[in-house]
Amino acid sequence: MAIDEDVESCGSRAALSSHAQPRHQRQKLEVYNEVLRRIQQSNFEEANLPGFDDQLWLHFNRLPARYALDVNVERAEDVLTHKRLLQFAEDPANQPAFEVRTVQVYHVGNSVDSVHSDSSMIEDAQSSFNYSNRQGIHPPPTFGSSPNLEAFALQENRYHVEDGGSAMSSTPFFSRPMHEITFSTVDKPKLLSQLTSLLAEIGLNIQEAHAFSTVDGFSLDVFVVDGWHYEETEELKSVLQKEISKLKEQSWSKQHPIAAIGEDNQTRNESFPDCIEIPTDGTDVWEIDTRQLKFENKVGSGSFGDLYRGTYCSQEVAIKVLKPERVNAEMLRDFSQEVYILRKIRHKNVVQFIGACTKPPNLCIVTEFMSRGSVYDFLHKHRGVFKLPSLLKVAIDVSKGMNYLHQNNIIHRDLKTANLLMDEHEVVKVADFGVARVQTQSGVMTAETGTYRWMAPEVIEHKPYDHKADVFSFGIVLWELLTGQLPYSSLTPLQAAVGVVQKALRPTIPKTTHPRFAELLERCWQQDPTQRPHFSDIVKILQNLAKEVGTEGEDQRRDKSGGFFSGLRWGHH
Ligand SMILES: Nc1ncnc2c1ncn2[C@@H]1O[C@H](COP(=O)(O)OP(=O)(O)OP(=O)(O)O)[C@@H](O)[C@H]1O
Repeated sequence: MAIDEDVESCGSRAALSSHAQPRHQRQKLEVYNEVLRRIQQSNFEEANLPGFDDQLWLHFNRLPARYALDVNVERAEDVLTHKRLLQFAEDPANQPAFEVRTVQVYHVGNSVDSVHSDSSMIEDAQSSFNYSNRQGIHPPPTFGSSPNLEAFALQENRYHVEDGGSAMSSTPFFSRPMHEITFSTVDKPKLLSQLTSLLAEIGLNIQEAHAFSTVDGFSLDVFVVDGWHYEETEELKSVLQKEISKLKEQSWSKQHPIAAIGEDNQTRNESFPDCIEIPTDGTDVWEIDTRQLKFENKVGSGSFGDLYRGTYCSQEVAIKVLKPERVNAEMLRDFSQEVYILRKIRHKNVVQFIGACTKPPNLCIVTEFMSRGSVYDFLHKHRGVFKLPSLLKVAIDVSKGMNYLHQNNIIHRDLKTANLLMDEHEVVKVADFGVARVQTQSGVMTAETGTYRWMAPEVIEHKPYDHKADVFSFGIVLWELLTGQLPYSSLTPLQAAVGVVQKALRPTIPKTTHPRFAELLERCWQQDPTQRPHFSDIVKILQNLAKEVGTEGEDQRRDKSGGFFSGLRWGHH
């Protein structure tokens, strides 16, 4: 039977005893047997649990073969500690799990140098390098037989040691207490550098390090350190615990950037991922169960269906129900396109999508309810008028919403005052994505949409167009806000369209208009789309103008009772 070095099961122990197995496999079995014997002899409670020997064998097999080869069998209880730590670390709340103990570290050395360099160093020159014969104050490190320790000893001292154990036995040995810290956590890139910097942070010097990864993604890292008084093990434990909690908090803040504002970036640990993975249960969070919707009054009708006021989970909502007779393959495609766009949209100046019912023929789109109705109704049904400061506030709201849509490659294509809605706080938001489309990469869009009076010439002419078509429409909206009139009111929509395309017809700007506002209108409705400004520029121009004409701060406006439309009834609901 072929046995994988690190994953063979408990049942493989018999097979391993065969001499046909590789040497390190046999050694692993020998170490396991010796550790088990010592644990049983020492009467450790765990050893009496049923199946303990199998679990211990599993422990050896979770770890690479060198773990068994390096571990000091005289320190069988350390193997139990490793097993316990690995188990403890399975709960993320305990990561990293750690253990600290004092160890007696032996090394060859110049007695004068050594004693003088550290007063805690205890000369032990009489003892041999065999741990069992030595009467050190503390037990040796778990991986005391490691070649690293010997190399460390050789490097530290000027004695020339010719040949391993025999030469060393005649060499003076010195010992001193240090701490052994063992960590266990989920294995991840840069974990070692994270742990070593944690140890350095609290002033410890690493004298030895042993790192192991388990086959199931955990780590076991053992450090022998100095730099902390050997009698103060409990203090070291609590400082380590504090440092670990600090690291965890920083990791949490990094994953929750809002909480991280104001933190010193340099104290963050580099090894955390750039972006956390959000778990998904595979359901579409925006799918609304129709049974949860309560319909109230009908607010209006559009070309694709009726709009109702209603509630969804006690929240006031607008429910656009698509007419079943209008549901066909093309309409379903448009509908899914609309949901595709809406679900990603989140901006204060864009009507908030809440969810959709997508089970034909019951198709509906649920959005926040805009209690104060449309700007169109305000101007043309209620004969409302905007003074310049409030006009600028509405214009800034709309241009911010449009800027957001364009930043997300969305062209509205039907921007007009009927699609600008106001909520109870007098915030104006862009609505009705019934015909909005994600811009194709080529930028070519051919479908005829919108209403002629607000439509850019290139759209009327069925030419390819881009986001600048919305800027043209916005220019017409600004004029409408300024004058309170319907654009080209003396013309039919078709006559207006012909005039716009063939005669570069534009609404007449009143002579009394603020010159910079008039200039903005003209730039927005330029025949050549490339000459029209971007919404990001429009926002700035309008904000500067608002400052100049002494517009109240936006927040003040929200708080004012009656708002800036006082004296006029706003809304139709
Ligand atoms: N979220 C909303 N909250 C409140 N009223 C809304 C909301 N959305 C639309 N309305 C109002 O409901 C009515 C119908 O709107 P709808 O978007 O269905 O059609 P339309 O925009 O008038 O026409 P079309 O869809 O053909 O362009 C309009 O009076 C509009 O102002």
